[in-house]
Amino acid sequence: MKQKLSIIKIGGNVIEDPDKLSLFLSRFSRMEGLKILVHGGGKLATQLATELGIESNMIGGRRITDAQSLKIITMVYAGLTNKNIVAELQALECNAIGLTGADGDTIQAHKRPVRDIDYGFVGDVEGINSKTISQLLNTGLTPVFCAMTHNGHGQLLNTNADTIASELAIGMGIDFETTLYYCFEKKGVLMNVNDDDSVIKHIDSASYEKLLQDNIIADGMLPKMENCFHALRNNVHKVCIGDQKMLDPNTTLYTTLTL
Ligand SMILES: Nc1ncnc2c1ncn2[C@@H]1O[C@H](COP(=O)(O)OP(=O)(O)O)[C@@H](O)[C@H]1O
Ligand SMILES: CC(=O)N[C@@H](CCC(=O)OP(=O)(O)O)C(=O)O
Repeated sequence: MKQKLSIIKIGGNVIEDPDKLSLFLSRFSRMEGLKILVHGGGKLATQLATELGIESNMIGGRRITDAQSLKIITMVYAGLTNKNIVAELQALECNAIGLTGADGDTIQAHKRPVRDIDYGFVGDVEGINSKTISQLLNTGLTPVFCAMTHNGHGQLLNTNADTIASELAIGMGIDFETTLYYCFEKKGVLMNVNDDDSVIKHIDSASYEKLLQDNIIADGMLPKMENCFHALRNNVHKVCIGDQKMLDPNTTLYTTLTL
């Protein structure tokens, strides 16, 4: 039987708020078993870019990443955000190691080809180095990935954190039974985005189509759900969306997805 591995992606609104982040990290550190954390930090990058007089341009939830933006996101994602998270986890006695996809060649990607839009230095994931990541896990380390990959030719690439999480869950799924958790500020996928208590407890492919038709799913939830179903179609054992309480063993109010 395969060993269990949890991959948890933490959303931007949790990272932004130091109290929420601390609460999340203490929950994460208490989680039993092997685990990997993935974080973005898009909001903080946009904020810093504005302060530096650099405009941020997003299309379909993806950042158009020119050379200037790449410098900022490298400093924010791989630097400030990643290292603060790792330091807080160390204080919680979780032996975390912060990584971009370039570290240990853990996540290879290629620059997204230019079709209608040139996204700049944005990477589409090609492969996960499951052997190296397994070695880290087996030595008792907890990998903390930021939203950056590399192309193997010296170029760092900005890669959406939801996508990194689903690709990690898929890639690690060869050797482990992987569960993917998308942890954000709401209790789950909501029937009414303004009503926090309207959590849809279970979504399958058929009900997903209906939710799309009825415009219940919008904005950042659209690519998140695409990542969920992509993961389920590629042998990820379980996918859940909810707030940080979802990581507590006794919580049942969150969204579970199946094919
Ligand atoms: N049906 C829905 N249920 C929950 N959130 C939704 C829904 N439709 C749209 N959203 C929006 O999607 C956002 C989550 O996407 P995003 O901001 O990309 O997540 P993250 O915080 O993980 O980066 C929510 O903050 C919410 O505004
Ligand atoms: C290519 C691309 O758009 N990358 C994202 C990576 C950060 C991210 O995914 O952050 P959240 O999860 O907090 O949204 C960006 O730069 O905004």
